[in-house]
Amino acid sequence: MAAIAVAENTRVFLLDIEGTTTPITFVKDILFPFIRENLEEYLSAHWEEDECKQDVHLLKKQAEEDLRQNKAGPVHAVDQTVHTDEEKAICEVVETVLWQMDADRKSTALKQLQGHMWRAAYMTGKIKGEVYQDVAPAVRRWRHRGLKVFIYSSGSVEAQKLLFRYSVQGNLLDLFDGHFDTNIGAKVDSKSYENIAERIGCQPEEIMFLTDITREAKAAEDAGLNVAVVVRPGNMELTEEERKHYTIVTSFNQLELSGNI
Ligand SMILES: CSCCC(=O)C(=O)COP(=O)(O)O
Ligand SMILES: [Mg+2]
Repeated sequence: MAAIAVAENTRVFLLDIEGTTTPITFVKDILFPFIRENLEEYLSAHWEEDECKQDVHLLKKQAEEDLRQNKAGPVHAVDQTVHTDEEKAICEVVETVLWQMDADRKSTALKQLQGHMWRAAYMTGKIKGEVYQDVAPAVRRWRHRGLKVFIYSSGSVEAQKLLFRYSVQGNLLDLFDGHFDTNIGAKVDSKSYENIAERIGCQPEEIMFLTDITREAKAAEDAGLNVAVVVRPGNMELTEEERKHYTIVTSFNQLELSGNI
């Protein structure tokens, strides 16, 4: 495993979750199926609560925006078993959510609802967040050397915190100085990385961003951040060109801080 020198001016690590700190299989095989299996029951049980009303409101706004932008949306199949207006409304929300999930949309509306649904599952121990073994020791080393470490994921900040708070390795929340989600902007938009640098109070080139997705790496690079693409088992294959262009890491242990940091 070759060591990779981190730029001397680095003050901050910014970490993606899915495919970087956490196996993609945890998200695809545990978190997302949980939503699909419990969606209708969850909406029926929480429909009258303010939090659920806000989630539904955001999802409706997103669906209207998609319509304005001519994006395909769910085709409403008439479910013959539903009778009341509430049942019909729930049916429509279920369709919207499942359609967004099929397309792996990273909309703030979808991610907010998912975070709320996972809360009880984490708190009751039904789900435990998976984190690669090399992550916590490396982050502790970096922080010991005075660097700050932030998370930037499409998952809502609440969902991020649940994953690390209720992880298989115990409560890892204290590893991080803060969290960003799509409220700061989409991960494929370079402006989001400028916003993050501004919010943290550092220059873009003082941030090292680690992600498995090259579109995100490119957006961060365009904003002036240093980036490395993380290759973990099951991550998307990189092209020859991407392999040549990006610094590749398979473990956080490869990242070596210079003596000057
Ligand atoms: C951290 S919550 C679950 C993951 C999730 O919903 C997601 O979209 C992951 O996106 P990432 O930006 O971490 O690749
Ligand atoms: Mg990712």
